[in-house]
Amino acid sequence: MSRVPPKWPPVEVEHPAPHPDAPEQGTKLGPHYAHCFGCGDETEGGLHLQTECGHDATIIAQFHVTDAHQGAPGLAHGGLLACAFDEALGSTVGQLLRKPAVTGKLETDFLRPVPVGSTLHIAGKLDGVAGRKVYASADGRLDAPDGPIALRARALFVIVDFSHFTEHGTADPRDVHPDRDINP
Ligand SMILES: CCCCCCCCCCCCCC(=O)SCCNC(=O)CCNC(=O)[C@H](O)C(C)(C)COP(=O)(O)OP(=O)(O)OC[C@H]1O[C@@H](n2cnc3c(N)ncnc32)[C@H](O)[C@@H]1OP(=O)(O)O
Repeated sequence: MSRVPPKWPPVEVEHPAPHPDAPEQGTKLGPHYAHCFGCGDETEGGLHLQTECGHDATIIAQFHVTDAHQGAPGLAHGGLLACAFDEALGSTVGQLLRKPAVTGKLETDFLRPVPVGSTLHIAGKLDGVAGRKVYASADGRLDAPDGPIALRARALFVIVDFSHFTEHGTADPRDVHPDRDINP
């Protein structure tokens, strides 16, 4: 089976500079929402991703794989690994562009099994913007920032109005103001 991915990004893109208010390298980023399954600190059994701003406009996320994340005995569930990448890539887009966006498409290549007890080091970057479409990708390395690559992911995020979260979800419309026009 060929593992050569199709052209990425699939369309002509611009390469935007990070937003002036994007966090500086080394900044630890807390959860964007306490009940988020990916990063929230009030979700028992959630992924509890820890993110920080890396060098060269990257967002670095760490996912500690526990017994709660198993698919096969002793191995991480693939869907949860994809979820970790969704979260890390969403954070990459949101933190660097400071615009509300949702996942339109997520592709994940699983290259190595990820054992319980390991830590996945995910490095996300922006690959370009075309109108409301934002392309981002990430590598996930086992147990060290320079460890072997276990997963790769590519995603399309679509920039939305904040009303996406108030009309379709339960976000509080009072959260909408010029400094908070980002994902709830
Ligand atoms: C401090 C800062 C903190 C921030 C931290 C934040 C962290 C957040 C972390 C959270 C992480 C977790 C994140 C989550 O879990 S987000 C939750 C999971 N995602 C969703 O629920 C999204 C559901 N989908 C929708 O709501 C709509 O379909 C959207 C909004 C995506 C688009 O509907 P809309 O009617 O608005 O727009 P459109 O249909 O004209 O599309 C627009 C353009 O996009 C292109 N397109 C769309 N889909 C696809 C596709 N599949 N493949 C290829 N292309 C696609 C489309 O062709 C068009 O292109 P063009 O015609 O313009 O060329």
